[in-house]
Amino acid sequence: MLLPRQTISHCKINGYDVYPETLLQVNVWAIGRDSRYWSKAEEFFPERFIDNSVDFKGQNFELLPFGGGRRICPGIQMGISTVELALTNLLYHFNWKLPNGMEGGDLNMEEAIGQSLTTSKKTPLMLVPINYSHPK
Ligand code: HEM
Repeated sequence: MLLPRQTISHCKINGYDVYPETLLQVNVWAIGRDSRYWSKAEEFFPERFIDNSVDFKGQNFELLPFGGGRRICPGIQMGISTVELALTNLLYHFNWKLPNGMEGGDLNMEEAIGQSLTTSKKTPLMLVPINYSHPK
């Protein structure tokens, strides 16, 4: 969910009358899994973003990880930098493999059900790091 919004005037959404000062919850989780906008909507399929012009900075409403409009996340740059820095360090210093002969297709990508600010995996991801020494 995004931060709640309150309407300032009367509007119609999908045929429903929404009156002024109504509190609205925008379910971005559901928008991000809407098969009208996403193929294989329920699948973990990050390749969908290759050569895709859909941006995540609030201009394309089918993908709103940081929200949008006046209440868009003010920490967006810090959030992106933090995630990219951690991920690039992990990929730069290690090769990674799955434990016990597992293949990528064996991973359970289901989400845990429950009230939480963030979505977490039902089955935690376990990986084996292999030290990678860059040639001097
Ligand atoms: C990957 C990291 C992050 C994600 C995915 C994220 C996501 C979000 C989302 C979805 C919202 C609601 C926006 C809306 O309703 O339109 C939000 C709001 C907010 N975020 Fe973030 N955020 C992240 C990192 C950060 C960081 C690093 C900070 C601060 C250092 C931050 C501070 C805030 C604040 C203060 C709000 C409330 C803004 C308001 O009340 O108008 N966020 N964030």
